[in-house]
Amino acid sequence: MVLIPEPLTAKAFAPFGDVIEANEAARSFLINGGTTERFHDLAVVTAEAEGQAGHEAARVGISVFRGQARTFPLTIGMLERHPKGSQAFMPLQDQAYFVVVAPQGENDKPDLGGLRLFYASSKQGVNYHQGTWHHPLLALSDNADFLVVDRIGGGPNCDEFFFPDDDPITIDAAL
Ligand SMILES: NC(=O)N[C@@H](O)C(=O)O
Ligand code: NI
Repeated sequence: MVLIPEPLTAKAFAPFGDVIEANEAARSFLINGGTTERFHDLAVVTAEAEGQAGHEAARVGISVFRGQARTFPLTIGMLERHPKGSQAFMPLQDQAYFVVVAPQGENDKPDLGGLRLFYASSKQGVNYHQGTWHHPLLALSDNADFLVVDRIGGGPNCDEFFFPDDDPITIDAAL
């Protein structure tokens, strides 16, 4: 199956999470004596508080992911989800990237028939809601830095699902 990229919009991505974008659709207001515009409450960050013994207490943290460009055509073989918290990615440079998500299917697995490939511009971040099936970062340029906000500590928080070999899922080109 070849995935066809679609533009990332808040409406299309709503079943999976939030689009973080300072645009006219966002609620914004002036602060700091009119010197700053606040694009308010663009994404919902969640992190379950309870952790597992032997792990640092669960909390929300900020990291930077430095991705390297994927090569195409690209065959993807898995999806993951974070059952205990959301995960947000915001480009820190002028780089577009791909986002792959899928709805929850039966038997606690992703519904591969509902796979979606989004083309995210350098002005758009994504926030995967808690438990959303997604592919790990798909950078389209080398040394692509992303600010990441997600749950830190508290024990394991990443379920993986590997695709059956009989139906390769590919992305043909980086556009
Ligand atoms: N493993 C890790 O922290 N990264 C993934 O969660 C990802 O979505 O890129
Ligand atoms: Ni992830």
